[in-house]
Amino acid sequence: MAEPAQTLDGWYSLHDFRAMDWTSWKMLPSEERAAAIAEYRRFLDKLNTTQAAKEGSHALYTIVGQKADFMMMILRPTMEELNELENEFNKLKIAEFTIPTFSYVSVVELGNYMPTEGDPYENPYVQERIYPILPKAKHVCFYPMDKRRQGNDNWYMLPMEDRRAMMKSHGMIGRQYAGKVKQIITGSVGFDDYEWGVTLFADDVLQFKKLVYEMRFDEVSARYGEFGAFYVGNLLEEDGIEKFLHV
Ligand code: VOV
Repeated sequence: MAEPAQTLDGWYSLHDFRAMDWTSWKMLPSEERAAAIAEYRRFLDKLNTTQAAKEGSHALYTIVGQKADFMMMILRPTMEELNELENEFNKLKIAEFTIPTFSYVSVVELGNYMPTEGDPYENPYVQERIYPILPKAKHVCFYPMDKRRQGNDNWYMLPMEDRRAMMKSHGMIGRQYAGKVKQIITGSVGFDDYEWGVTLFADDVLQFKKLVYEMRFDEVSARYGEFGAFYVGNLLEEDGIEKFLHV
C-alpha cells in the first residue's frame, strides 16, 4: 500500500451557491424588501464580528453565468457552527427568495508533501494557511476536483516520493502566481462528492485562466486531475448589497 499523505486540517468550510428568484422578489412590497435586506445585513454583521475576533471568516461574491447568482463561503472551527449558520441564513426573509443551486462542504487542508519543522499546528505559517481570513479580492474562482484512479493513472497507488516530486512541480508553478492568486485548498474526502475544493482569489480575473491553464500542462493536473464545475464571481461588498438586490 502506498503511504497516505498526512493532512493538517483547519477551519471547516461551506460554499453555498444561490440563485435569486427575482420574479417573487420583485412582487414583494418595497418596505418588506428593505426590511429583508436590513435583516440580512444584521446577519452579515454577526459574521463580521466573528471574523474580527479571528474565530472564522467569510466571503460574499456574485456569480457570473447561470449556475448561481451569488455565493457565500463560510469558514468556522466546527461543522456544527457551519450548519447553524446555514440554518440561520435559511430562516432569514431573504432566503425565501433564493434557490439553492450548489453547495460544497470541506475543511481547509495542508498536505505534508512540503514538510514543516516542529509541531505544525504551532507554526505561524501553517496557522495562517489553515485558519485563513479570506481576502477581499475582486474575484473568486471555485471548482471541486479529484485525483484520478483509473488503470495506470492511479494517484493513490503511487509511492510517496513520486507524489511529492509532482506536488513540488505543482507548487513551483503556483509560486509564480504569488501576489496575483491566493489559493485555499479544502479537503472533502468523506464530506462531499469530490476530493478537494479549490478556491482561488485574484484582483485580475484573467489570472485564474492563466494559472489553471498552465497547471493543465503539469503532470499532476495533466495526468491525475479531474475537475467538476467551475464558478467565477465578483466581490459583493456589503455596501453593494442594496444595488445587487435593487429591482
Ligand atoms: C496559487 C497557486 C498555488 C500554489 C502556490 C499551490 C501550492 C501547492 C502546494 C505546495 C501543495 C502541496 C502541499 C499542500 O499544501 O497540500 C498543494 C496542494 C494542492 N494543490 Fe495547489 N497550489 C496552487 C494552486 C492550485 C490550483 C490552481 C489547484 C487546482 C489544480 C488545477 O490543475 O486546476 C491546486 C490543487 C491542489 C490540490 C488538490 C492539492 C492537494 C493535493 C494532494 O494530493 O494532497 N492548487 N498546492
